[in-house]
Amino acid sequence: MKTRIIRKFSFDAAHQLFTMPEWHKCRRMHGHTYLCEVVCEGEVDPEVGFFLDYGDLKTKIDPIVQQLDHHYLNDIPGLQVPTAEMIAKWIYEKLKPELPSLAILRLWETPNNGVEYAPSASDA
Ligand SMILES: Nc1nc2c(c(=O)[nH]1)N=C([C@H](O)[C@H](O)COP(=O)(O)OP(=O)(O)OP(=O)(O)O)CN2
Ligand SMILES: [Zn+2]
Repeated sequence: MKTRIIRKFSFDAAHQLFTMPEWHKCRRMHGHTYLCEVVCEGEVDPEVGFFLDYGDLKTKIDPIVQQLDHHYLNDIPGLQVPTAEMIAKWIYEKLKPELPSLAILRLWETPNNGVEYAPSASDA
């Protein structure tokens, strides 16, 4: 049986979008409480009842949170253009080597605005 498991985490961070027009509010320094959803896909081991322990997932995610939480995102290598799209890709690429079952990375910048990053094998 194939399933997807999901772990959510959040972090607070500041950013500026210098790629926006001069007049745009997002060029000014501001912050968000980002909500991230990490979705992993795998075949359930019938003996164990799952394919990946939620606890192991948390262990892989925690170092990413440390890098992002209460930081100015523009200063982080690879996040010079810190849109939700670019942050989602950055988190995905940090996690994937540690978490081969990672399938989808969702990032909510506000309760209403979010992105989903889910590259297929052919995109790699
Ligand atoms: N496609 C994208 N569009 C925008 C992004 C982005 O990352 N990807 N980012 C921004 C700014 O970061 C902006 O701060 C987003 O927040 P905000 O302006 O508060 O958004 P809303 O007012 O639409 O939020 P509500 O949830 O409706 O209150 C802009 N665009
Ligand atoms: Zn913003």
